[in-house]
Amino acid sequence: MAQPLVAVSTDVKEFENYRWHAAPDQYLEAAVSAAGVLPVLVPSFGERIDLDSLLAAVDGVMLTGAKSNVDPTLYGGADDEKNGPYDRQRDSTTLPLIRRAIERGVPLLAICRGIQELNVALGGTLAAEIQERPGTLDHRAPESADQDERFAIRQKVTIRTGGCLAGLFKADEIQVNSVHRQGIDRLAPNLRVEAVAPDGVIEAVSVANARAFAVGVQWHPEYWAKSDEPSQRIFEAFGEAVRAHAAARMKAAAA
Ligand SMILES: N[C@@H](CCC(=O)NCCCC(=O)O)C(=O)O
Repeated sequence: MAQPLVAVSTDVKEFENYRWHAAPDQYLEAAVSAAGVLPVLVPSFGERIDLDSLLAAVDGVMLTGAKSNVDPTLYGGADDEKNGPYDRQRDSTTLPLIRRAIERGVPLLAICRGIQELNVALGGTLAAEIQERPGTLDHRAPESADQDERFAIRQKVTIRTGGCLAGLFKADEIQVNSVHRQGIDRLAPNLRVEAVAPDGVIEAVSVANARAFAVGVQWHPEYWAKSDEPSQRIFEAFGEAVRAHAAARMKAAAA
């Protein structure tokens, strides 16, 4: 099979006197090396994107992490700059993209900011600065200029027995990295919890009754996808779903 295409979200950033629609290399590298797919960046052009044309041309969607937070006004929150930075162009692209991909049965892997977008897109809410809540662990990265240190695997998560992730790992507890200060507050109606942290923070979800792989993780499997087995398994499972979607699409086209 030719290398199937996966649409990847982009962050809008200004630097070197330009405005960029960009995605970090770690996600793209994991897509190619661990999932065996070709990532295709989707500019954050919001409603100017014909989602059906895009989703007819790809066999998966991957939402990356980002320092920016989802605009709180999208889930009934206050437009408070203290919980920024925001990336409203990305929000205007990813939230409708998520809903349409799920409707069309296009496999979806949502990472960190991506799981938060997934929850908001389907009607849930987010909590800001969760480390300030009594009893909540600090889920932020350690202060460091070294990305390997920031994305170090250091937190236990418990996998839901019988869930869609349970079959991926050889244990019901895995170790993950953690680089976030927001978290799922009210879970969207059509999402199922697939993993939780020791403090109860939701660490993974799946879309109930999804037509294809539709998973969000709060941690970063892309970062150690070449060396950490649970990370590898998530990308392998996503790649398998993408290839199954591609085969079905080609069969339908040939019919
Ligand atoms: N901004 C959200 C989502 C966190 C996220 O996607 N982190 C990715 C890496 C960001 C970094 O390098 O600091 C939140 O903080 O919850």
